[in-house]
Amino acid sequence: MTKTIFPFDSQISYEQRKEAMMQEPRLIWLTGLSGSGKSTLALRLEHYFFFKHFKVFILDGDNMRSGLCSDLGFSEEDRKENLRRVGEVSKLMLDAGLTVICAFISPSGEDRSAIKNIVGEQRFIEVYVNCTVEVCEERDVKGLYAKARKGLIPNFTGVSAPYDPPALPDVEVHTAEETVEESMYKIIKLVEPAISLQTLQAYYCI
Ligand SMILES: Nc1ncnc2c1ncn2[C@@H]1O[C@H](COP(=O)(O)OS(=O)(=O)O)[C@@H](OP(=O)(O)O)[C@H]1O
Ligand SMILES: Nc1ncnc2c1ncn2[C@@H]1O[C@H](COP(=O)(O)OP(=O)(O)O)[C@@H](O)[C@H]1O
Repeated sequence: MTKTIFPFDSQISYEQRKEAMMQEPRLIWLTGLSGSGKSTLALRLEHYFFFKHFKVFILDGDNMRSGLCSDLGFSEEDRKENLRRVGEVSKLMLDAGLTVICAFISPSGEDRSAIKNIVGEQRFIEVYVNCTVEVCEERDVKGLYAKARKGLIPNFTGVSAPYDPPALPDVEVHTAEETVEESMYKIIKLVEPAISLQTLQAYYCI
């Protein structure tokens, strides 16, 4: 095949970018059922890191699917393509030096591994937002479970489509048993090992 694509390297090295941004770029990947707590944790983590002077940005399922991925649905192939695009966008953001927080159901272990390969294993932090489908359904934050049970939403994760839990996540939070701050603490600890739960609770004046 004739070569027609010629990617170029920037004159600014990755090391120079990290130094300028004063941080180690990382992707915090939140995976879990709808209603498990991904968006809540992503927003609270972004707020925490932003005011700690991290250069941080969120990518979230509903937002990506309103723009870059608006042509995709929820079949296995469409979810794979959705997550491939998110992986590639995350890679660019990491290469630019950002801390990226992603909140996607990402139900397939194979698709999550593919993202880890795209961005590089050492930059990928997998967070399993663990919550039973019963509790998620009781929460029914967006009223989607009720619609899915009535058969109005096909391929709904946890109801009519599978969720394959991570076997070895970097951290697992149990949102039915923990407060939001307790779950946040477990995640922040991977980035800031010196943080204590008391410090975090004091930060929120709890
Ligand atoms: N069939 C079906 N299954 C699951 N979720 C559905 C579905 N249809 C729409 N929604 C809404 O889409 C949000 C999940 O999009 P994601 O991009 O995170 O999904 S995936 O990672 O590609 O599986 C999800 O957001 P969260 O509730 O925040 O998880 C829903 O609002
Ligand atoms: N420890 C926790 N972490 C995150 N969310 C929690 C926690 N405990 C209770 N919740 C509640 O669970 C719900 C999760 O909803 P949401 O964040 O929209 O889920 P998702 O983005 O996974 O669909 C929110 O109402 C949130 O307040």
